[in-house]
Amino acid sequence: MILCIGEVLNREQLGRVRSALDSGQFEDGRSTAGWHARLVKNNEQMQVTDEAGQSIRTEVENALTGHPVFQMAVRPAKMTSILFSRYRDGMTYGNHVDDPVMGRGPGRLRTDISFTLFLDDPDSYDGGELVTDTTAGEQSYKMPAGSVVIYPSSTLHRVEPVSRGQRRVAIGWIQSTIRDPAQREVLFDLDTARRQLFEREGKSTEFDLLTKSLANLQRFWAEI
Ligand SMILES: O=C(O)CCC(=O)C(=O)O
Ligand SMILES: [Fe+2]
Repeated sequence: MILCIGEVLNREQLGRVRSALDSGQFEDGRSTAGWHARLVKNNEQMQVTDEAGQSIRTEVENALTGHPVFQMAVRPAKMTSILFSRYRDGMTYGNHVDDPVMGRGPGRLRTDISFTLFLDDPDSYDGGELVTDTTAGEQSYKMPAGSVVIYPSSTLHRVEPVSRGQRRVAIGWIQSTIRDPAQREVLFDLDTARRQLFEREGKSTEFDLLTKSLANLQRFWAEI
């Protein structure tokens, strides 16, 4: 399941994030790529060394992990630190698959889900689509600022060259308590249906049964 969620960051939050990025220091993105991804990676990443960088990292992490649809779709066990990437002057990231395991020590995790949170208005730059290559064909994503795309980390994907302006995104990876994407989708659908039922009828008997089934499926499947 590939999911787009709108308005994860509001205008004020986007303003704060962009102004910290405007004055941030960026380095060559190849420093955080695996050996084969390095061959096709050409972007820049912000060095989060000061208070301003830390503060927007926390702000984005809280906005994402606090978002109810993100929680339902992702069911996070662990998440990497947010990275802020920038693409300009023809920068691109060719086809690759993300590393299956990232981080060290207690922060080490299996990457089940990757996400891209768009930070610049799509009209302000040309190119820069995130393209996923699935069995159903290629899908291209260029979302409004503040929206996030989440996709299974098992997906081959790329970022098209940016030929005008700059494309800045917050990216990261998640280990889910539900490892299998198909099982995550079942839980997402059940949870969505249960919430819609609640909106219509309140805490009905049917709502209670759906809630019970949702909880019990998680007892079968959840890794913690
Ligand atoms: O910038 C993006 O949308 C995704 C970048 C990416 O694929 C990566 O950093 O691994
Ligand atoms: Fe990637």
